This record gives sequence, C-alpha cells and structure tokens, in this order.
Amino acid sequence: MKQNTRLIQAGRGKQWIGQAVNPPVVRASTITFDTMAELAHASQHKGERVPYYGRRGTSTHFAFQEAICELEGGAGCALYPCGAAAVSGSLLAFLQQGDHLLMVDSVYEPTRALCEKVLRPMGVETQYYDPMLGADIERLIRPNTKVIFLESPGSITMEVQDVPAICRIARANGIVTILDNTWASPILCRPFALGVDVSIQAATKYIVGHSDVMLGTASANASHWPQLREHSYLLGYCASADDVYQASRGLRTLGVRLAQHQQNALQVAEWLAQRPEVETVRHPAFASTPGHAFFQRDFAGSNGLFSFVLKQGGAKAVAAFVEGMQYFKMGFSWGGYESLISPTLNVQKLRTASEWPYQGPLIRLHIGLEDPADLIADLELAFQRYQ
Ligand SMILES: Cc1ncc(COP(=O)(O)O)c(CNNC(=O)CNC(=O)c2ccccc2[N+](=O)[O-])c1O
Repeated sequence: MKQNTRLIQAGRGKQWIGQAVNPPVVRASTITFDTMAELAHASQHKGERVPYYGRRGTSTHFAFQEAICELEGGAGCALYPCGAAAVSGSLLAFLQQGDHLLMVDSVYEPTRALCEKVLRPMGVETQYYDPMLGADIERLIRPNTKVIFLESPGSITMEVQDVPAICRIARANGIVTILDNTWASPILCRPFALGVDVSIQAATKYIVGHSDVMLGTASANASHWPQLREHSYLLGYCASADDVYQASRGLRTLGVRLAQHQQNALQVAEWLAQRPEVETVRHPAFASTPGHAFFQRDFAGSNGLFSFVLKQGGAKAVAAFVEGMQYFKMGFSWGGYESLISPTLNVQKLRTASEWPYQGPLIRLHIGLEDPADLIADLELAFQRYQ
C-alpha cells in the first residue's frame, strides 16, 4: 500500500467506523459492564484497545492510536494533551533519580526547561550534546546514562542528526533513544526504521494541521511499549475524544498538505537565499545546512518549517521586519495551513554545548498553503522596512 493510500485507510477498520466513513466521537469516563466476565476481560486487556475506563480511551482513541502505529511503525501509541506532555511523559517513563540523560543541544526550548526545572531537581542529570555528534556520542556515555534524546531537524536551527548512528551506539549500551519526530510527522521520516525506541509527535502541528487542537503522541517499539504505556497511564495523561477525532481527520489530508507546504517553502527559501541581506538559509533540503546528507538518506521530503539568518540587525530592525506583515503572523506554533514568523535575536543564548557560528538574528518561518508569490511579496516589503 502506498503512503497516501495508507493515510486514507489507517485507523478506519470496520470495527472503528461501522458504516460511517470516519470513526465516531465516543466520549466517556465510565465504561459499563454487564457481567463479571466482561469486567475481568476488560481488566486483563485494559491496555490493548479494549474499553475499560475513560483514561484508557474509547474507540475514537483506539482508531487514531492504530493509525499512528501503522504510519510510524510503532508497536503502541500513547496519547497526551499536547506535544510537551508527550515529551515529559516519555522522559519520565524511562528516567529516575541518579540517571544521566543525554539531550541534543538544538532541542525545543521548553524541553530544555523541563530538564533544568523538573528533571534536575528530581536528581536526573542532563548533559547536552552537539546535534552533529554521531557515533562519537559514545564518549559522553556514562554507567548511569539511561536515555539519549534526539530532535531532528533541530528546533529553530534545523541541524539534521545522524539518528541511525546514535541509535546503534545507544542499543549497544542498553540506552533508550527517544526522538522528537514532530518536524517530519509520520510521513517524512519513519523513526523505528532508523532504530529509535520511542517516537514523539506534537500532533498539534501538521497532524491536526489547522492550529486548533493541542495533542501529543508517543509511540514505542515492542520492547519499550509496555513501560511507556503503563507510565503514561499512571501519570494520568489522556486526551479528549473530540481532539483525537480532529487529529484523525487531519491525517487524511496530511500527505497533500505536506506536499504543498514543501513546494511553497522551497520556493520561498530559494528566493531568500539570493537576497543580499541573508547570511544563510537553514533548510534541511539545502546542502549548506548541517546534516543535509542525513536528510537525503533518512527523510522522504521536507515541509513548511525552516529558518534564515540575517547578516545584521538588532531588535529594532527585526521588529521592523516582522511587524506589518500581511500574511506572516507571529505565533508560538507551526504546522497549520497559515504562514507564521518567529524571530530569535540570540541563538547562542539557547545553546550550551555547541557553537552557533552566526552573529545576525535568526528568523524561523512556517510557510503555509497561501500562494508563495503572495508570501514572497510580503517578505519583499519586510526587507524594505528592515533597511
Ligand atoms: C519539536 C517540538 N516538540 C514539541 C513541541 C510541543 O508541542 P505542543 O505545543 O503541542 O506542546 C513543539 C511545539 N513547537 N512550538 C514552537 O516551536 C513555538 N515556539 C516558537 O515558535 C518560538 C518562540 C520563541 C522564539 C522562537 C520560536 N521559534 O520556535 O522559532 C515542537 O516544536
């Protein structure tokens, strides 16, 4: 079955949809049983998509979980109220006091804050590593290293990691690998084929695709799924049937939306690359972006999210650039149908284990489904304001 067909079929088995086309929204806290035998069966199989209690999910959740597993290649999928909860739930499932965590230095900022403000006080030591470290990560491993966390491409700066090389080293040392695979969605990168143990999606982004639902998923391979499932249940993570329905609905257009985001973003990125004010464009599909060879090897394509660095400009010039846009709005997310812009004046401030080689401000763009000609015209006016 081809990918785009799988996006239409996944999680739409007869047991989930009956005679409808979409899985219905089944909202529940209490699940009722008529016999002790029914109750015993549900209790014995409560983590296996058998209705037991609202927190374990209903057929709406089970259909979506099955779809994510099929698309990513995982053995099981846990649902969370947002991507950040999928990150914290995954880390808490495999870490305890006294453990050492290797965290990629280009990680999404709130994940770094989780490590510093929640995990460190709990006695988990986080060490950040250069996103371009591959097999050499072995020299950072200690006897108490339990998890290596990856995010590829890296938030904001877009370095692509050598995921298979890191996974090989981790596996050889009995260390769990967790990949935040949000940028790729399940379509552009199949994480378990690269060797990861746990794959995270902020479904809030491309999977939902309309900037109106917060949802997270974490999937695991067979050897790690039982621990992830039980910890996410015991920590009380769950998601509403309505939000899961919207994410299930988003899956059906994910392929065509990503293709259009990719096409639009490449056109805008290539236009930016020739602007004299631009120092560099950080787009995984550009040979100049660190890890581009890994992108070519491990990814099926790109999406609407990339960054560029201006040669110069302080807060005032950046404000002139980003304010007054007709189509690009500032906002803390991405992956919807609309275009967004997020400035970062000092990238080095976000890094503690790797050098950021540029002085100028970075601007991250999410290229939406608008016509790229209009987006380029918007950016053209921004450069005029920025002068
Ligand atoms: C890789 C990854 N992993 C997890 C989450 C969290 O998902 P959630 O939002 O559903 O909790 C996210 C959420 N992403 N949100 C953002 O990137 C928002 N932050 C920004 O846009 C931002 C803020 C200030 C300065 C610069 C940026 N920026 O990313 O360019 C994610 O990108």
